Amino acid sequence: MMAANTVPLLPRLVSSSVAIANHAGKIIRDVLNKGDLQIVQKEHVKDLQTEADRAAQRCIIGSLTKHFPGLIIIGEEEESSGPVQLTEQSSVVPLKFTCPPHLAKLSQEQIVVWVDPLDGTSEFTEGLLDHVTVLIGIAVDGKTVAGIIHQPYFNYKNKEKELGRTIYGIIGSAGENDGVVGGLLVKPPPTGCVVATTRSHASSTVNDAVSSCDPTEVLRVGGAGHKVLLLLDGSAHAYVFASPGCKKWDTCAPQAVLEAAGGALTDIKGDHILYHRHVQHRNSEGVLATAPGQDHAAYIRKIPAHVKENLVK
Ligand SMILES: Nc1ncnc2c1ncn2[C@@H]1O[C@H](COP(=O)(O)O)[C@@H](O)[C@H]1OP(=O)(O)O
Ligand SMILES: [Mg+2]
Ligand SMILES: [Mg+2]
Ligand SMILES: [Mg+2]
Repeated sequence: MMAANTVPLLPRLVSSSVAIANHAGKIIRDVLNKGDLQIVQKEHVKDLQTEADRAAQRCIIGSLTKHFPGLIIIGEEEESSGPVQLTEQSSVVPLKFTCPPHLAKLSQEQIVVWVDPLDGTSEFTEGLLDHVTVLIGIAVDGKTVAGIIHQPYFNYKNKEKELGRTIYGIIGSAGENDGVVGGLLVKPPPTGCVVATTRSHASSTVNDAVSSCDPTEVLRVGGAGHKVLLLLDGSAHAYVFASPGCKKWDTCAPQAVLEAAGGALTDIKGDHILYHRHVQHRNSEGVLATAPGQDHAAYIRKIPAHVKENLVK
C-alpha cells in the first residue's frame, strides 16, 4: 500500500469526505432519535433548518478543516454553536478506484468544497426520511470533479437490511462501476419518461417545465441529492427544476456523481454550472439533470422559451 502522503490530494479528500458524510448521517439520526429538532425558519416557510442540519455541518466543516487545514469550504448553514463531533482519521478507508491523471497533481488552492449537511430538510421535518441526503461536492478550478452522496435513511423501512448508503464518484476515474462506488447503477426503462421534480417548492413555471417533457409519470419528491439518486437507480429519466431555489451546495456533489456515471446536470438552458469560490450561491437558471443514456440536449430543447426567459442570472 502507498504511504498516505504519496496518495494524491483528491483521493485523500474524497476518502475523508466519505467517512465524514457517514458520520454526519449518524449525527442526523441521533438528533431525530432524541426527538427535538429545534426548527428555525430561514428565508420562507419551506426554507427550514434543524439542529440536525447545524450539528451535521459542524461535524463536516470541523473534520474537513482538521484533516485539510486551510481548505476552502462553503457550507449551506451559518456557523452555529454547540457540540462539535469530529471524524477520526482512523475511520477513513482507501478509495476503491484510481485518480484520473489530470487531477493527480492538484494544489489545495484550486479546490472548493461545497457542503449541504442535510439536503431535503422540509421532508426530514415531515418524516419522509429517505428523501434526506448529506452532500459533499469537490470542485477544481470552478468545475465539479467529485461528489459524495450519503443517504442516512436508505432502507429505513426494512429493519433486516443495512441502514444508510453512500454513493461517491470522481468524474473520469476508472474502477468499480466506472468511477461510481456504493450504488447499483441501473438505466431507466427504454420507453416512457419519468420526471422527478420538487414536492415542496413548486410554481407554475416549475410545472410548465415538467409538462413540456411529456412525462408518462411525475415523481414529486424532496431533495436534490435524492432526485439524482433516482436517476442513478433507474427510477427516473430526468430531474427538472425550473426555479432559482437550488444552490451550489445542492448540485455540486450530485452533478459529479451523476456525470461520473455518464449522466448530465446543467441549468435549464443547458449551460454548465460553475463552482468557483466567489460564484453566486443560487442556481438562478434552474437545474435539469438526465440519467445515463438519455439525450440531455433533447430535454433542454423541450423546455419552453417563457420558462427559460423567466430564469435569469
Ligand atoms: N426555494 C427554496 N428555498 C430554499 N431551499 C431550496 C429552495 N428550493 C430548493 N431548495 C433546496 O434544494 C433542495 C431540492 O429542492 P426540492 O426538494 O424542492 O426539489 C431542497 O431540499 C433545498 O435544500 P435543503 O433541504 O438543503 O435546504
Ligand atoms: Mg436548507
Ligand atoms: Mg439542499
Ligand atoms: Mg441543506
